[in-house]
Amino acid sequence: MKQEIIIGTRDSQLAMWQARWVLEKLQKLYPRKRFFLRGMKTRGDHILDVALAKIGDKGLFTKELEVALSVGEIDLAVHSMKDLPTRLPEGLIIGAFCQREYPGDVLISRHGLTLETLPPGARIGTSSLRRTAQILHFRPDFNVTTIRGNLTTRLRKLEELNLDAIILAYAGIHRLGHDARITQLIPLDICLPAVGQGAIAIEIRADDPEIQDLIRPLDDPGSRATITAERALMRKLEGGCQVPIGALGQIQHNQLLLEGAVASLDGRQLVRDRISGPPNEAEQLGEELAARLIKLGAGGILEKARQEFDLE
Ligand SMILES: NCc1[nH]cc(CCC(=O)O)c1CC(=O)O
Repeated sequence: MKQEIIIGTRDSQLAMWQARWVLEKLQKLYPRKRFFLRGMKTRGDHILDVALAKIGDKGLFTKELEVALSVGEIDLAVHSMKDLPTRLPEGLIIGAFCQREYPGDVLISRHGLTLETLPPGARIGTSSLRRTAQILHFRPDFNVTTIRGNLTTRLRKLEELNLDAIILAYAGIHRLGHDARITQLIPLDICLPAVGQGAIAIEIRADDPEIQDLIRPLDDPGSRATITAERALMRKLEGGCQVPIGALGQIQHNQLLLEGAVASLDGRQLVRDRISGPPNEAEQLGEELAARLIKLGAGGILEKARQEFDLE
C-alpha cells in the first residue's frame, strides 16, 4: 500500500484551495498516510490576454496535469469539474465527483444594482460566451466586455476597467471568501450554469484501484448523477468552453431533473428545455435532452456560434 500520495492541481488560488480541501479530507480519513500538494501551470495559465472562446482548446486547464497523472508523477489530479473536457484522455477517469457547491453564477456590481435595476447600456464583464448569451437574452441593452484572468484579477478589473458589474461562479467567490462582494445570486431561470460548475473533480488513472478505493468516500452520488447527465448533454452537443451552453441537473424527489439551454452569442435566439427520469439513467437523459434541444434549433445556433469565432 502506498504511504505517500501526491495530489496535483493548477497553481491558481482557487485550484489550490480546492486541492487543499481534498487533501484535508483525505488526511482525516487516512491519518497514517502522507499527502503532498503539487501545483502546476497549464497552458490556460500562460495565455492570459486572449478570450477563452478564441483559444477554444479542449483541456486548456487540465492537460499538463493529465500528462503528469498518466506517467505517475502525481497520483490524483484535482480540477474544477467545469474545466474538465467531456472526453477524457485514454486511461483516465473521474474517480470522484465531490459534493457540489451552489452551482449558479453571481453578479458583483459596483453600486449594489441587480440585473433588473442596472441602467440601460450598463457595462458588464465576463469571460464566458454562455453568460454573455443568456444575460443578453435577458437584457439586450447591456454592453458585455470580455475579462480574463483568475478570480482576484477579475474582481480588480471591475474597478480598473470602470465596469458596472461582473459575473462569476458563486463557488469560486465563496471558496475564496469573497461572499461579501456578491450583489445578486443570478436566478437559474435567467442563466443556467456551465456543465459541472460548482463541483470539484478528482481525476485518477483507470488502472489504479488503490487510489480509486482511497477517494471513494469523497464521491457524492447525487453530484455524480447530475453532472454525468450534464456532461452527456454537452458531449452530444459537442460543446466546449467555446460555445454558449448552460445545463443544470438536480435531484428532486429521487428523480433527476435536467435543464439545458443553448443561446446565440447576441442572446437573440435561446432554446431551453428540461427532462426528468431516474438518476441511474443520467447518461441517457443527457443525450435525450441534447436531441430535444437540437430539434428546437440548437444545432443551427451552435453552428453559427462556431463560425463567428472562426471568422474573427
Ligand atoms: N472558468 C474558471 C473557473 N473554473 C471554476 C470556477 C469556479 C468554481 C467552480 O465552478 O467550481 C471558475 C471561475 C468562474 O467561472 O467564475
